[in-house]
Amino acid sequence: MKKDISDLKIIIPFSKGYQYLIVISAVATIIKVAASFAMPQIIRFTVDSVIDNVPFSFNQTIMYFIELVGGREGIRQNLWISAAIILILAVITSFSDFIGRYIIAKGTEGIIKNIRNNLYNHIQKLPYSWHVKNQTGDIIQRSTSDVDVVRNFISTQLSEMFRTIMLVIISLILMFSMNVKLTLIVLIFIPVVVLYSSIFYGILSKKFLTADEAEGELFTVTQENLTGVRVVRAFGREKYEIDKFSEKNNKFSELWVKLGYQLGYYWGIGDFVTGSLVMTIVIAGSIFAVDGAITLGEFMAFASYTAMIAWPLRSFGRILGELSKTKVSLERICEIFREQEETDDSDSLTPDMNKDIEFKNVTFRYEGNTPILDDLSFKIEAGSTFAILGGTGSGKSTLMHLLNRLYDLPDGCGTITIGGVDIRKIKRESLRKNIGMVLQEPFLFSKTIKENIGIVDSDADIKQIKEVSSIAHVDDAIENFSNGYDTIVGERGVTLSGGQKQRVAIARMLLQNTPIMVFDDSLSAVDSETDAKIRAALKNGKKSSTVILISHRITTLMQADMILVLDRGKAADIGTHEELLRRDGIYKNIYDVQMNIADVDGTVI
Ligand SMILES: Nc1ncnc2c1ncn2[C@@H]1O[C@H](COP(=O)(O)OP(=O)(O)OP(=O)(O)O)[C@@H](O)[C@H]1O
Repeated sequence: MKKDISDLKIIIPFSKGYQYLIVISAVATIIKVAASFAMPQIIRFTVDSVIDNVPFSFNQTIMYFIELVGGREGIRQNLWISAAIILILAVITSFSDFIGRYIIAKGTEGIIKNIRNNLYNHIQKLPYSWHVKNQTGDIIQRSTSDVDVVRNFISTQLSEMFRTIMLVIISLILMFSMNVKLTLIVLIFIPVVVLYSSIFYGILSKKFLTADEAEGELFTVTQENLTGVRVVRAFGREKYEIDKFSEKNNKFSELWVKLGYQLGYYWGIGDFVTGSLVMTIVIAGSIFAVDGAITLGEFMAFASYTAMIAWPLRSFGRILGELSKTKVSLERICEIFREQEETDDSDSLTPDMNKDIEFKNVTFRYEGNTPILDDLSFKIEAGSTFAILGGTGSGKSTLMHLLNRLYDLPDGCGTITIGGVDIRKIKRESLRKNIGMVLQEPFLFSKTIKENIGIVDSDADIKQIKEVSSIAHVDDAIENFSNGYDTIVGERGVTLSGGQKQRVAIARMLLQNTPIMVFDDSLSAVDSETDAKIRAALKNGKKSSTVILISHRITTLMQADMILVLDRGKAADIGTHEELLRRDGIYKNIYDVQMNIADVDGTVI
């Protein structure tokens, strides 16, 4: 959608509606800096012109107020006036600091919320092929940690950067107005301090990156171990896993100890450099003051300003380092935004799907050169049960990916039509809503079973949910759970057995009641008897739907109206069960093998 977006510019479109908050925060920062800089001027005035006798050098308005309180003598008798002005300035500083921080936090959260929402919406609309190519962990990291880096930059570093620039500009103006030579000494130190902190922070940020990567490795080891807990236990790999974790954990701790050492080194030298700046100003200022080049009050003000800019200057390198870190994170976010969303042509159709499906000369390859499907042609009659039998990797699921438009057939690679309409002309949403799919490893959400089934139809009541569960032969099992249909399915559905999960997914598809239903190896975890019952119930209950059955098990598909035998992407044969048996080809071989095994142990595989 936002194809041309690049790094820092990404913030601009998302800050719409929040820019005024950034401006208010900037104004508050200026007020804060101005008020904090005014304080040393009051001290200077008090020391030079109230306690001592240096002539006033103010404009008429200020002189009017000074005269109002009795001039130099009046203030001398009432020194609390200077104290009160300093107090007022301190209150202004604190209040503007509060407003600045609060407002920038509000603005930042608004911008970040916008980025997150848009990113999530965009990811939802990206093609399936993009999701297959990218690792889930990486996408999550970009949508959370990287967005957090940006948030931290806007809310903290950006305002600190602005504050530091303001501090330096205002202090230099005030210092120049007091003494040019002393200001030039400060000016020599500024690039030294900024350069030192930039170089050191550059070195440190590489170490931070290594520590981040080590944390990622630790995270991966933990995640893999927890996800594969059953395999770990089954193979007695606990000790190996503990050792692996311990090794990564040690590496991570050592890196942080080293970082702590280097940080201490950095801050220590930094303190020395900035301390040297203050010391130089104190020495030079004292000499100038003794020589009468500056007054005592000016000397005090100089020393204050130098101390005030020393710390922010030292942090400036860190801010620059954070800026480059933020640019990296923004680029990672932009990479996602630059991906093209799936879009439909404005004239795309929403035709009736209760029609014949036809694959004509379909040839398809993923990214490699080997065709996964090779010049396939067959027809699935509306309302019929069509089965696809084929070995592992023969392209059965790929056929369904194409039917569902998870991948589009490139031009010149054949066509897939429903009721004569090329599916590339059909609106994706309409197509997918009309094709119900149950996969071999169905995904269930961490919700109740009722919600998992009802997710396809928000109007469905419990009666309808029970009805479809009964057809899918999972009703009894659900009723046996202590909370029945309100049982919450654990993470990735671990509280249900593989077969139960498949049956819940079948119930979900039945409730969706689509004109086309696909069972992609989704009866594999169901025993043969239940498999037969489900198919019988389907045949009786859902006569109008076109059913596509994909299976390795001949008993699952032998009653289909038509069976396609797929062999390495080619149609090896097509016909009814009886026809295929008579032809004595691949189908007959598989049948013989499966039936012989069935004879041996009394069941069919
Ligand atoms: N997204 C993808 N990118 C690249 N290659 C893929 C992709 N999906 C599948 N393949 C490859 O395409 C071939 C066919 O895969 P497909 O999943 O269609 O086979 P299948 O017949 O359904 O296999 P199975 O019965 O084992 O599920 C395989 O060699 C597989 O490695």
